[in-house]
Amino acid sequence: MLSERLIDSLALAKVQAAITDFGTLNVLLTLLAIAATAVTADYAHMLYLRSKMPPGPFPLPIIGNTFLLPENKPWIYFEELSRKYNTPLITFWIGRNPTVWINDAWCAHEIFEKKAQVYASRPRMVVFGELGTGQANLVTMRIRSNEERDRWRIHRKLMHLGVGTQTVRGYRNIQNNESKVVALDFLREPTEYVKHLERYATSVVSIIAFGRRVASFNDPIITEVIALMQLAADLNVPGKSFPMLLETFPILAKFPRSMPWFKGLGTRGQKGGHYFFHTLAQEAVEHFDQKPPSVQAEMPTPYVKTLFSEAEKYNLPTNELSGLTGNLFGAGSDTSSSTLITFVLACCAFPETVRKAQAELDAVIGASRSPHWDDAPQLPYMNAFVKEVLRWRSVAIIGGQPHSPTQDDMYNGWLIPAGSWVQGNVWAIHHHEREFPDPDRFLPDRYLDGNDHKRPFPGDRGYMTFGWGRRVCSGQALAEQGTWITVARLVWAFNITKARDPATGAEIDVDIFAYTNGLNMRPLPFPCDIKPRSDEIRATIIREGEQALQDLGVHDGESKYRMSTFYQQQKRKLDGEPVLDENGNVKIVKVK
Ligand code: HEM
Repeated sequence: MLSERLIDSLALAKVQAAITDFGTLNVLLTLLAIAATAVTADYAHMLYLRSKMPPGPFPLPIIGNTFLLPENKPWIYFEELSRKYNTPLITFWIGRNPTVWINDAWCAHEIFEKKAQVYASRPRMVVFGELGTGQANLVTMRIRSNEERDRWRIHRKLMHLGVGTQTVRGYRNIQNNESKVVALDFLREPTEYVKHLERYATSVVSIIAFGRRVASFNDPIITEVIALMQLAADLNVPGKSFPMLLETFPILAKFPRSMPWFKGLGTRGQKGGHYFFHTLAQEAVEHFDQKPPSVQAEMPTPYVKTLFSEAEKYNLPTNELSGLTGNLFGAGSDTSSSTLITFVLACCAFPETVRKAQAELDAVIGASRSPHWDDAPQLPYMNAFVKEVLRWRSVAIIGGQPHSPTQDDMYNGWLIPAGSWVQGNVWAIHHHEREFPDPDRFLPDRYLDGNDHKRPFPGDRGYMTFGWGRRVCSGQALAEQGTWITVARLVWAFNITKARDPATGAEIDVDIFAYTNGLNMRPLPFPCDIKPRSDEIRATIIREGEQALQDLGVHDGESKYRMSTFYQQQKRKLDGEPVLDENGNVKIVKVK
């Protein structure tokens, strides 16, 4: 140590002496010349890449096109650029980073699906990846070597064990019962519809992952996890704000956290080796093991228990285990509840489609029971309705995380360099007049076979809401299954309409464009009227809802951990925690 310091001091002294000999002005001029050469070389490289890559606005040195970014919803701007350049994909320079935006379904299919192997990686992401969970979490995992590819495959496989297409059929009872409870909650407290939907989505993934039901919308796990996800989603939207500087100059991430460019990052990357979801998982396994065998037999084995039993085989360290379990909450609760809030908005704005769906439900189901998945083959309009909910205002509006090619790739003669950010602009894809004429209109007919409004679309689902290729959403089957049952049940049960002004009785209009700005978007708060469709339906909602509460009782339980205090208890110094304000926006508050 001492010898190192001595050498450092000698070196410093030599540099000082050299500066004195050479003259301060000369040193400054030399430094300036070196900097100018570096910037020129870097800019020449940018322009060279620009000449090969898909078209886009002309970048400036260092800052690229960042100054052109709008304050809000850049996906709309990228859609406009695609129209302006008349190309399915464009290049937009965020600082020195060329990002490719795919604005067309067929192009997305060609690139992400047909070349899935090449586009299976994520790019280097400083804010969301390296300052977050990085290589320990499937969502941000990069593939730069065979070892990384093997590790990523193990994580996909382990997610599949929990929420794969076959496995999720075993969760139907949970989703069915929880959605019956949503109907009961809508009946009893209709103005709190957002909170009921958040409770539903969080409870489903909590039961699956931890075997614990979330019984109240005041359970902190809901507000904390959803707030955290919304913060993460906000950070992930390309913008001019400080944290995005880190993507251009990753070296800035090495500076102390007090530097201004960390503003707005909350406590990302400062967890000091303590993992909330891992602790929650250990607690859940203990709780499950303490239950009598007769109760255990009534529950699906909590996913965390499966993971712990696989941990040794796959050499799973604490942080990876934490990531895998946390993903169910992180990736599954805000997305699923936001989709259902969009459904409520669609009901208010397009009542004629709800009436059609209700006519079909009345003919097939009647009022003495609510719909079930087994009814789906007899409910073509309802099936189309749910698909349109997923298309109309897709929650993951820029397709979640960017993909990245593991080698240089060519599309239509344009270069997409290895390692670049390639993002599917789901907004533009689902707004293309060619596939979805009059795209802002909520129109289930688009998904009805033989209907005039139906257009060709790549793939068999008719939407790209869950991403693509090897990185397609791991929870897609669970989310589609849950969205179907909840939407079908609520359409069957209620008239969900625009609220009326209590003074004048006039309808209060809803704005179908009033959405949040995060990468997971949801409607801004709006009032609506929720009333059961008949007395008989009301009685069925109550009967089924109360039975569901009884059946779900086996999952009741308390956790002694709270995310907002967890890291405090681990004696880490944190600046604050993200919470939602009254408008549903994320703000950071001091933890007492
Ligand atoms: C409506 C609900 C949901 C939507 C719209 C949605 C959408 C997405 C999208 C667009 C991606 C990125 C795909 C890509 O990169 O191409 C993604 C990834 C992911 N989702 Fe979902 N998701 C939903 C629900 C869920 C649920 C319920 C879970 C878990 C139970 C989940 C777990 C994941 C995971 C683990 C990934 C990362 C996959 C990877 O990087 O390999 N999602 N999701």
